[in-house]
Amino acid sequence: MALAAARRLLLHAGSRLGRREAVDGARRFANKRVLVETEGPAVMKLRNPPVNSLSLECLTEFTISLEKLENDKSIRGVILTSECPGIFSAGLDLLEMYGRNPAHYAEYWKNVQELWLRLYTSNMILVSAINGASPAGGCLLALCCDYRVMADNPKYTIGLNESLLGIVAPFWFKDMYVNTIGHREAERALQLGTLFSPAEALKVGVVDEVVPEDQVHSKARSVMTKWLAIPDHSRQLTKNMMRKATADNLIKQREADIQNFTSFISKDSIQKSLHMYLEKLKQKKG
Ligand SMILES: CCCCCCCCCCCCC/C=C/C(=O)SCCNC(=O)CCNC(=O)[C@H](O)C(C)(C)COP(=O)(O)OP(=O)(O)OC[C@H]1O[C@@H](n2cnc3c(N)ncnc32)[C@H](O)[C@@H]1OP(=O)(O)O
Repeated sequence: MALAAARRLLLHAGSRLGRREAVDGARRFANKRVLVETEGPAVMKLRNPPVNSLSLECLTEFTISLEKLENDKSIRGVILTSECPGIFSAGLDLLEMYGRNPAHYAEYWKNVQELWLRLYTSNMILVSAINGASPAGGCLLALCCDYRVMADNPKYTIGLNESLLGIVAPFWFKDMYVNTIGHREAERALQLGTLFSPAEALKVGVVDEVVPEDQVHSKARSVMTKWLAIPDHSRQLTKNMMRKATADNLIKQREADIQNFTSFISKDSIQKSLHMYLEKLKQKKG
């Protein structure tokens, strides 16, 4: 209930802000964690420092921004990128999955599902400009896009690394991975929790193109121009044909998936694994 109210408030605030900036001629709208520019090809920038983790608030703002763009018939495509230097997204927020209660886990997972379904089945053309590290849920965001351009920086890695955290990628993460890189590569990468360098990601098909870091945005724009030249109705029907079965697979068992997540993440052994992983992240600094 509280979240629904927050969502209504954010939507309202978002549209007020959008109107005000449009009057200023700025053609953009923003909430705290997501900035959307609609001048030229629309660009959605995640800005949830330090690492663009997908907290509940961030997921909510992301979903609302996407909804606003979907409702604007003049917007046919969106470039998804990050404002945090060196990080595309660190994925799901570990602090939403650690040390909370089952009701919180259920609420969080519902919102993860919601964002995924919206992104994966969007009628808009989605191009990701991957300008930093993109593990797990970060990779998931990129995989939802129709085309992925990644910056050529060996420090940036991408992949579904859940198994390294002692957790398991849910079936719909797995399905999308299989759809993108094929069964054998997905099976190996999921078990090993592989984080691919840009060159490896290109080779295996996790990304479509790797370009010098200073060209990642211009390349994403030129890709968008090419895709915008395709008639919307035929491209959308084709996209739907390719993705519907995967999305439907989750839609028909959303509640069960929430229950599975909640009971899995609540287990002592899983909480212990997450604790150890968080400690490892802390120690890396020291
Ligand atoms: C029968 C089977 C049943 C199965 C049922 C299945 C049910 C489903 C199971 C659960 C599925 C969950 C799916 C999970 C998906 C995810 O996305 S999990 C998140 C995975 N993410 C990561 O592993 C990334 C971890 N982070 C990093 O590797 C690095 O932080 C970085 C992104 C490469 C950036 O490095 P750097 O710039 O050096 O920054 P840091 O110093 O490491 O980090 C800064 C602070 O940010 C904190 N942080 C980092 N990542 C996260 C995160 N994902 N969530 C929350 N917080 C994060 C980090 O701890 C630092 O914090 P401080 O120390 O407080 O500053």
